[in-house]
Amino acid sequence: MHTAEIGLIGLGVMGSNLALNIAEKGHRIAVWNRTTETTRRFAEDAGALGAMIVPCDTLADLAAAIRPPRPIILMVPAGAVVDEQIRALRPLLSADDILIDAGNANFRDTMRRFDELDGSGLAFIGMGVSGGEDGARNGPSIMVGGAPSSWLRVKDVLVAVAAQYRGEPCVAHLGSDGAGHFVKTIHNGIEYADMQMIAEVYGLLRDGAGLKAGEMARLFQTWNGGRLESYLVEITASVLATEDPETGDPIVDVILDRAGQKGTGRWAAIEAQTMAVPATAIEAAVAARSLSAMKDERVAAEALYGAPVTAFSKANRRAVIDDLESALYAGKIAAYAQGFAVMEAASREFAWGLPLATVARIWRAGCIIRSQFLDDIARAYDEDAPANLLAAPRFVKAMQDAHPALRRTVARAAAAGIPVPALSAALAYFDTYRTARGTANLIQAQRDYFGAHGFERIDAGGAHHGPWSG
Ligand SMILES: NC(=O)C1=CN([C@@H]2O[C@H](COP(=O)(O)OP(=O)(O)OC[C@H]3O[C@@H](n4cnc5c(N)ncnc54)[C@H](OP(=O)(O)O)[C@@H]3O)[C@@H](O)[C@H]2O)C=CC1
Ligand SMILES: O=C(CO)[C@H](O)[C@H](O)COP(=O)(O)O
Repeated sequence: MHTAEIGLIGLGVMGSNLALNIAEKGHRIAVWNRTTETTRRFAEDAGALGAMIVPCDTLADLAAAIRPPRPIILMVPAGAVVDEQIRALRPLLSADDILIDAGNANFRDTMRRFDELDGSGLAFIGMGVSGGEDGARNGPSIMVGGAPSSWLRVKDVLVAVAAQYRGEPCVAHLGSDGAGHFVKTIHNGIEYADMQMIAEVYGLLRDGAGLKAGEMARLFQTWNGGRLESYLVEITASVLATEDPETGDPIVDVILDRAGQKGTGRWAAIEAQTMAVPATAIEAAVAARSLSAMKDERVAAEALYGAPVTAFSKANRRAVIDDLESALYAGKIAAYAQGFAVMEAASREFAWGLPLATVARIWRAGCIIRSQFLDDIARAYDEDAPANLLAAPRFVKAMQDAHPALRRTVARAAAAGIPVPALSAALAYFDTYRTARGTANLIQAQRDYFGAHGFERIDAGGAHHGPWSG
């Protein structure tokens, strides 16, 4: 009894790997899973690490196996399941035990759970974890939200299991209550935009330039050696180089073009809208997944309108392909600028004091959007604390160089009928952001015309009304 230092509930993809990671770092861990057979198999398959694992058949066994005060990680699907698990655990716990929700919770649920547990004596942590199966096993990026005292109690274990970037652990306490899950949500929103823009470039290469999967694989591999170096570009090269064992075709050619989504990207877009922060590349990426899911309608629409695509001319194929690298880079700068602007706004709204340079630092390794580029973002926030990444000196030069290629790419895509919603949104965001005299003067006039909403003048203070006659 009471031999384990920590507990974990939910031995699925993430939980099983995180438990092995924790055990490997020398922390004895008690585990429980709804399906008992999974717990048994997990312990049997753990090999030498089995000595550090206490498999439990019931939640009461789990509570009894952990030394109080108990830290218990929940790694189960977000939503009602987390509430059910908390409800089932509460009678088995004692004061000062810490529940750690490490799933992809909506931060608003996390805030509610903090309120519900307030005064119970139990501590709560909302913890974003990124890195997928491999990250959980070998070092994820970990975003912690909760009381500083709770963080200090679990810090050693989390530092031990987190990814490392040049010797620095990719884990940090980011703020109170929902801060960790909010940052994970925005991580996923950026992940959606990154993936969508890569997919759009793939579409331009496939349908515009007529490249085969193997040729594209080599291109992405080359790009991964430069400023686009990132896990997502690396796995794109690997995916494109992979053959389907059944047909011998590139596997990407036999996969249905209908993307799944579990909610975090949509939440990122919703929260951006709620705070009136433009996150158009993220929104476009979410919408693109939703449109991808409307397969039957798209098939019917193609029959109505004809296949949209005109291939690029062979004459300037090299220049077109070279532009794609810069276009992807420019789009990435705009998308990350949006994600970080959303976090900046949320930090003010919820008084989290989110350390944005630290967020960038803990995303440099372990997580799905890990990249060298995040080191540049960390430096930008360390050096300049910009209102927007597009205003940070180190990105101004990069964007000045890269946006013409993004513009040419979006123009070519539009002319060829190839959809590039996230790249277009990134370009429109950049162009709108850098336009000193926009067109909202007309919007203000229209609002005043139909609703007497008033407007400001460029040459006098105060509120004004127009001399409308209509
Ligand atoms: N997969 C990924 O790449 C990532 C996932 N996440 C998040 O981590 C969490 C876990 O994801 P993942 O490991 O992929 O999911 P899996 O589907 O692989 O595992 C889910 C786990 O939750 C358990 N579970 C499901 N329903 C219930 C229930 N009603 N009561 C008790 N236990 C239940 C399952 O038990 P049983 O064996 O009985 O079904 C299983 O252990 C999710 O919030 C996910 O969004 C976060 C980062 C990355
Ligand atoms: O959190 C993750 C990666 O960071 C999970 O893999 C998540 O499931 C990704 O979101 P979606 O399933 O909506 O693509």
